[in-house]
Amino acid sequence: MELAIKNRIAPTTQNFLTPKPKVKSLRVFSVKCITSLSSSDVAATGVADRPWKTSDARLVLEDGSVWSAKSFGARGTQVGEVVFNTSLTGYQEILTDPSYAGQFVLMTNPHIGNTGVNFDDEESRQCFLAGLVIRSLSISTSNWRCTKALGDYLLERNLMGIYDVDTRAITRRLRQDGSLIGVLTTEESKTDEELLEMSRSWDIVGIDLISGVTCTGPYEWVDKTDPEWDFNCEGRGDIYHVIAYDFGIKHNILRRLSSYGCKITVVPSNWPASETLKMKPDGVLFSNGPGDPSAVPYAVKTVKELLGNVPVFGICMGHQLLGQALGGKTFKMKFGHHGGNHPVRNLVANRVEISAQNHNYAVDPASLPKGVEVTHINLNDGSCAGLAFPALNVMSLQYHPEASPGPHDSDSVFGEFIKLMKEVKQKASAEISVTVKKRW
Ligand SMILES: NC(=O)CC[C@H](N)C(=O)O
Repeated sequence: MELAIKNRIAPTTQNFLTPKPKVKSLRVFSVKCITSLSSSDVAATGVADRPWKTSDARLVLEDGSVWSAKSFGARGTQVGEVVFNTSLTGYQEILTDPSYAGQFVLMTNPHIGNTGVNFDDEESRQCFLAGLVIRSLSISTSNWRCTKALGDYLLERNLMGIYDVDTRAITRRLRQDGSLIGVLTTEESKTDEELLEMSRSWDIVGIDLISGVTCTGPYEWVDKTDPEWDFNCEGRGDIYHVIAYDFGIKHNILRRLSSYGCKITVVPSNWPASETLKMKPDGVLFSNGPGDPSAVPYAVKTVKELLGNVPVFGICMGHQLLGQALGGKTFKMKFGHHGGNHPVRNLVANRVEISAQNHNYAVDPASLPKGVEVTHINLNDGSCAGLAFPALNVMSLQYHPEASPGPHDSDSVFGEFIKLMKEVKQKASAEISVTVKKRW
């Protein structure tokens, strides 16, 4: 099965903090594997035929390194940006997070696949990422929720995966040199040089990836967090209508809002602000989403048009769009933040929260106008992790309070959004009653 090479565009280094090294020669890294008992390449699942499967895939990075690997899932050739994720668990939620569109996710946890996949952990309708890179694929699956092996799941979704790769070495390279574009292939006919050329003539910067993952039309969302697993249940009661812009929204954002008492209408990324205002929502959520936030001016325009008219909450891509709408700039980080163990200082509550993160871009706080407050700081690198502009009822986080996967330390921010909507609503009805009294 051949996978199409997506978005072949001229390379650009826009937004890179450090120039990417361009190494002319190819270097081949192969992992020692037990030699083949049968040279025929059997099932692509990578489970049934282990440990006798031999290397049948290559990952070629744009820095000229070639990594020999074993494939599981779909076969073919795929290009993407390689990012490493430090989460210990939750690979299914990571695979279904639409913010990974166009990227290969390399898991630093060496053992993946042991819990299989299940019905509950889907974070969107599809897998949008380019592929999965892991060190070791579990030879068995064991979990009470498991319905399928990881390899079968990838195959079903036409998604490439490789294992028996030195993920530590690649991670060190990404940390040192910054994110790298790579090409993954199972096709023997393609030479290393061809794949290198392919990786160097593709880039993820400047491309609107949101339009490929957003929903096609508005819909109502009703699912809540399973009551057996729910937490932070205090003080819920009033119903607030929230319009959620789907820039690649994760289901758990919707579940958490719903559990906190919101009636939710999800709208596509190009939904006009005027239509949103006609629906008279109590609040608007701008979701997470893939790619370069400066490549979607239409979304920034929508955010701008809504500012000041309704309380708004931005998560990740939503935070970056808000940053731009407020007059700030976003930039590409060296290798981003991807994982469930990022310490964040919440400057409002004066506490440290361990958070789930997945982003390659960030808002430059120095570019923001007066009145915009930095409310959260990533303690690993001091980057901006949250904003507020009280004058316009704006709040945002650069990371994922809904977790899935990840810690729940920041879940209470959904309660803060409810509080903001409540305050604005009460103020508005107090103003109306004053006006009515005056008229009488
Ligand atoms: N999770 C997200 O919303 C990611 C935001 C943006 N695409 C980035 O990589 O920075």
